[in-house]
Amino acid sequence: MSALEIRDIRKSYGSVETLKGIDIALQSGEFLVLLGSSGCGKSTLLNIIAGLAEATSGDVLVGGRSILGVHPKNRDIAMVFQSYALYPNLTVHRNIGFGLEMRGVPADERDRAVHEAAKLLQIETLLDRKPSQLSGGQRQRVAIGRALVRKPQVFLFDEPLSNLDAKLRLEMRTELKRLHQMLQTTIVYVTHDQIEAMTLATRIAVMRDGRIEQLGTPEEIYDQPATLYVAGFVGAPSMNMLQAVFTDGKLAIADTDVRIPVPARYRNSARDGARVVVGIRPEALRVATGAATDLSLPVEIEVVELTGPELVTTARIGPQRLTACLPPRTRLAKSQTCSFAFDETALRLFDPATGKAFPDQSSRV
Ligand SMILES: Nc1ncnc2c1ncn2[C@@H]1O[C@H](COP(=O)(O)OP(=O)(O)OP(=O)(O)O)[C@@H](O)[C@H]1O
Repeated sequence: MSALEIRDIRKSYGSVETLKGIDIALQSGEFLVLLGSSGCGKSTLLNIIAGLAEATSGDVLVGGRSILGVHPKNRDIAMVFQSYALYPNLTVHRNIGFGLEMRGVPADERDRAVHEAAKLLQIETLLDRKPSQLSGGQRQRVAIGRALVRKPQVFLFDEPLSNLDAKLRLEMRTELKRLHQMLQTTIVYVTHDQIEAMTLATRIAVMRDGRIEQLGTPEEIYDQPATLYVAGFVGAPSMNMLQAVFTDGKLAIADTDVRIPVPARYRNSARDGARVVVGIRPEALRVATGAATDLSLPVEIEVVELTGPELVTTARIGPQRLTACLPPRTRLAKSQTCSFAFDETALRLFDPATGKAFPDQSSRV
């Protein structure tokens, strides 16, 4: 039985359909990240699970039981908001224990639960302070503590790190991962930050315009993007996408004389004359040393940027651009010509007409 099941959830505001049929089933202990750009419906879906918004149709089940008719307080779900939503005039101790206090949990039991959560979150020394005497990261820990003490079946997080500065965000990300590994709770987490999604999730649902574009493990989403949208959204710098045409069993890169072989696993998709988008991740490119081969692309270097761990290099192939993430000591200068080599397995082919990845036949061979 799924810990959380979302069945064909739809939501309309007036005549506008914001969620267009969402289906997800989560096993206990999964960390699902809802990833997508602003306005795609992530928060709406989270709010429906929490009971803060009503679905137009569909169902949500926790532990096999429908919860849509259940009051938010009784759903056995705890939500952590971006804004923390702490009570300013209560101490950290009372903020964390507030939900238990409201449910009439005796003071000594409450106290034990609060200390246990505070210890996990390393905020035991802050229990007598008020929220105004805390940093952003500490406030976020209190908000998480308040959710933890309720020991819910499902945790919901709505962009919990977006108010923190970059360094703290990284720290809290690691902290959340540690907590999840330790407690093995079921989590649904909303973000538009793809690094957060890649590092935290056991599965990612990439959302677009009220639909799930792809649902998969971080590795699947990164290595086998189902659509051009997912390929472009996940990864920074994003996947290179070269316009090309299937020509005599080759990929003819548009507006150049360059032809590269169609990888064997895509041969069944190659219809002579059809347009194709060739996807290749920047880190899959390297500067070719010997003579050019049919697994390399002749380029002219345009911009070279040293980020520290890598040299991010933008180059031109005909009128199109390619980005390569190269080792930092690579010697390259503007206007230099060279070849970027790659392995055949690094190529991903997409149909520009549908935006979908061509089927990869390697698994059927
Ligand atoms: N109460 C409402 N009335 C009308 N439209 C709404 C309401 N709430 C949300 N919407 C619309 O529904 C769409 C999805 O909103 P939602 O907040 O779920 O997106 P999101 O993916 O969480 O975006 P963000 O990352 O900006 O929070 C948006 O177009 C939004 O304008």
